[in-house]
Amino acid sequence: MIEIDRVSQVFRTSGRQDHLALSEISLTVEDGAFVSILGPSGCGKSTLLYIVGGFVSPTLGSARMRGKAITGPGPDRGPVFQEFALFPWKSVLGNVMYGPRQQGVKPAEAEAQSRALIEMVGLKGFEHFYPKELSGGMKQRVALARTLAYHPAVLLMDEPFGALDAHTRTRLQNDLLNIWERDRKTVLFVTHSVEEAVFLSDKVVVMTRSPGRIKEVVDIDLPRPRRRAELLLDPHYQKYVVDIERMIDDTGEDEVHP
Ligand SMILES: Nc1ncnc2c1ncn2[C@@H]1O[C@H](COP(=O)(O)OP(=O)(O)OP(=O)(O)O)[C@@H](O)[C@H]1O
Repeated sequence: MIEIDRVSQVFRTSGRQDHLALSEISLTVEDGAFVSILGPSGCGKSTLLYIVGGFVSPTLGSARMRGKAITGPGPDRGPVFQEFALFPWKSVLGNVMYGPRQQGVKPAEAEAQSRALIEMVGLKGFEHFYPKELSGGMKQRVALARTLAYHPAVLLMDEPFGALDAHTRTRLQNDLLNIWERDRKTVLFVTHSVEEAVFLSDKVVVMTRSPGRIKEVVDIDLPRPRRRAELLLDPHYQKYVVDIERMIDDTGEDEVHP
């Protein structure tokens, strides 16, 4: 589905030197796979997601989707980023309906689809609330429903649950997994949480410190459907978490140049 081929990214900065954020990243993401990206702060995880989203074009190398070069954003790749805030002037329903309406879906049909998605993300009854009337977790649910509403083949999720309390985060992880197990969309998911990555993913990509390189790609060979309470007691799950934590601790000296 996605091929990232020797991608390097250099940023112009206001300091003296250009900054090498990503160095020679190659990664293949198969159709329907759930792939998480983990690594120290500043290693280029978001940049990589932005490149796949088409919001940043790589300095060197290429990113392709279904064999076609990614040259800009497109409805086949749905971002669920903190920066892409909800429209504050639209209700939950209005936010979710926006994509299908833009795609030319008739209002009644767009509304029916959107209501179903709102129910799916657990917000039935909140259709006419506005973003400022929702909690952080609820806004994240709306953001997910809004992205799902235009049926992207790939979901790009940049720390979508990072700002949430532990309880809400766990609930949203479970919900995302249920939705994913139903839909099997391709997901690229950036997180700082090793447990979250192992719980959700088929593959975990561990990156090195800046400049970001791929240190290791770990196949998470745990059966699905996954149930959190069972996994937490599963020694295989625990071993993945410990091994990956060790890999991250061991990502080498900080090579960030001023
Ligand atoms: N637009 C930009 N201009 C200049 N430098 C940038 C830009 N975007 C990112 N960088 C630099 O690229 C590096 C990677 O940033 P990025 O946000 O991708 O890291 P990250 O791994 O997602 O970090 P975190 O885990 O802290 O969110 C950082 O050193 C950052 O300063």
